[in-house]
Amino acid sequence: MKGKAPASGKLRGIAAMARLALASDTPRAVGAVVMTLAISAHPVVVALFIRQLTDAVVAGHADTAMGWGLGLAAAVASWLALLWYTFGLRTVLEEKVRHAAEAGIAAMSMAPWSVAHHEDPEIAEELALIERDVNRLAQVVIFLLTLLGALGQLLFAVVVLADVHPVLLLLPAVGALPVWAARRGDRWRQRSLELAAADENRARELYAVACGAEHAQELSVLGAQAAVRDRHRQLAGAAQRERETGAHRSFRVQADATGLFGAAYAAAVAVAVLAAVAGKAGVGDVLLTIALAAQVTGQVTMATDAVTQLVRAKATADRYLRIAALADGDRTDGAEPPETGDGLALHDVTFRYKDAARPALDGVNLRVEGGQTLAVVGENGAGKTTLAKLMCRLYDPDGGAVTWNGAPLSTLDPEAWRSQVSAAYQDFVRFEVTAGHTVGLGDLPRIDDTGAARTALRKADGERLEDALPDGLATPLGRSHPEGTELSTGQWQKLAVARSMMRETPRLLVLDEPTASLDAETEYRLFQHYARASREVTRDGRGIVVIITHRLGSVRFADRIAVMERGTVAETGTHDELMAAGGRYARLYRTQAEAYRLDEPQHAEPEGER
Ligand SMILES: Nc1ncnc2c1ncn2[C@@H]1O[C@H](COP(=O)(O)OP(=O)(O)OP(=O)(O)O)[C@@H](O)[C@H]1O
Repeated sequence: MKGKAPASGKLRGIAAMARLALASDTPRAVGAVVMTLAISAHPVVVALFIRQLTDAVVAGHADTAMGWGLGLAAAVASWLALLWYTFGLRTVLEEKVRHAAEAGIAAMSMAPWSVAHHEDPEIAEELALIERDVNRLAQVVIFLLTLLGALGQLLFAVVVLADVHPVLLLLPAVGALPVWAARRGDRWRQRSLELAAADENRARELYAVACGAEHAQELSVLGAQAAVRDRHRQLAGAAQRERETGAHRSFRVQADATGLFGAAYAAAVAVAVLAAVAGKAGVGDVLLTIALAAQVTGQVTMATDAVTQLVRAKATADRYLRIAALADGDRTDGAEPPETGDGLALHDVTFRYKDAARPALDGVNLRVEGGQTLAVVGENGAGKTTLAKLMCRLYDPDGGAVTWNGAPLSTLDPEAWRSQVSAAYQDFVRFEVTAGHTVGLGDLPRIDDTGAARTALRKADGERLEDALPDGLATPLGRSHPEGTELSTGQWQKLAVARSMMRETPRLLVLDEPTASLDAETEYRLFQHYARASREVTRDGRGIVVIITHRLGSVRFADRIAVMERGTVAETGTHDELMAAGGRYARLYRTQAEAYRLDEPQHAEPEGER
């Protein structure tokens, strides 16, 4: 992800959620819309039945009245059933949208071809917020359906009322008054609470001082009780008056607005009665007006509540769209990695982490031919891991290029490139699945291949680990499983290394400080395995192995050694060349030799290994 995308259009986020609902379950989404509209017609249908029933009773048509009565009962019964069906439908739909949104967020989070977005505070915050508010995304669909239902009810009611008398069309406008007043009143009340908060807090503190036994002695010596009491009374009174003012204003505006709606309601009924008296409407119309007009303000409330909720959810929906746009922006259809060429090369590569004071890599030039093993050594913070991450294309360089057989990594199909890379990083992940799957994840198509996992474990010097697990490779690992077995850091690291050994012939195998948590004996054996693994990967003259380590004695077998210093490559060569040059490598090697006795046989290159 390259940076923050522009804010989306007004309703694009909401529309995207509606599309997500349609895509995640089209029949249910369409069904929910149809049923919501059917339910919204219900109050009008009931009112119409009541009108017909009343008119039939007034006209003395008992049979017709009976028919309308039965129709009314059927309408109510079907409405109740429909309500439950719709409720069930909405619940399932909401659940599906939540899953689709979660899957979308996870995919967006992983989609970019670099991991830089996780280190961009703005994008990381967007991702964190959207993960937290994912429920709100699913609720957008429910709010939309609620709004549709409320507007449908309102529309049906107004059309029928207008048929009684056109002036009744004004009723929704008056019905909106109590809704407006409730919101306005709420704002005033909130405002008064905020204004009163400072006085109230101070009054509370003084109350604690006045009542606290620990203060009593000092207050009486100072003779300050009366002053504290008066000040408390003053502040509490001021806060109380502020709250009262807000509450009064709030109640008054709501009472006025509700009174106005009451008057409008009475006027609407009077209009219907007058029309009936004038013979332009029936008694049924009067009852219909009484039933429908009273509901108008409730429908307006429902609609405005749904709009309020949608406005709140809009921020999350917009965020979802922004992240999706960023992930899409990074998607590239690249070429397949070339099979032959000059291997892996860095051309004047510069890279700086976001907001870092200095570049982690500064003009790095390096080339490793197919079939070679490169060891990268250097002090902490020299840029070794960063170099490895750029080789795997977890980041793109800010300047220069990383090429594979002549093609810049940025032009390759990222998935095709990643499928040819295996890596074990310092900051390895503890995948809490079964031990077999933890290893098998290194080559997804063979995740269930226990034989392959066992071979990979052997390459990582981990055969004994399998025996130590209660169910061998089938043992669930970690605390997230009720029956999970917890491992030591070193054991987890062995599994991570084994994971990197799952692919049999990766084009690039990166082993970054893979022994940090291992004991000395295991480390020694592991490096022997690395020597073997290196030969397997590089045997056909195409694969490349990059080993990053602080243990210089362990990588003497490497074809090339690069010594990094403050983001640059200070020296390169074979062990012998670098020792002969007597530079930084030679000094480091000698220092370590003294500390670790590197030249002793057990740390030398394994017999007959090369
Ligand atoms: N994610 C990051 N965000 C910002 N700066 C980083 C990040 N990772 C590394 N750096 C900085 O980049 C520089 C190079 O770090 P890098 O991890 O590549 O060094 P290293 O040689 O692998 O060190 P070590 O031997 O300690 O693992 C350091 O100054 C480090 O502080």
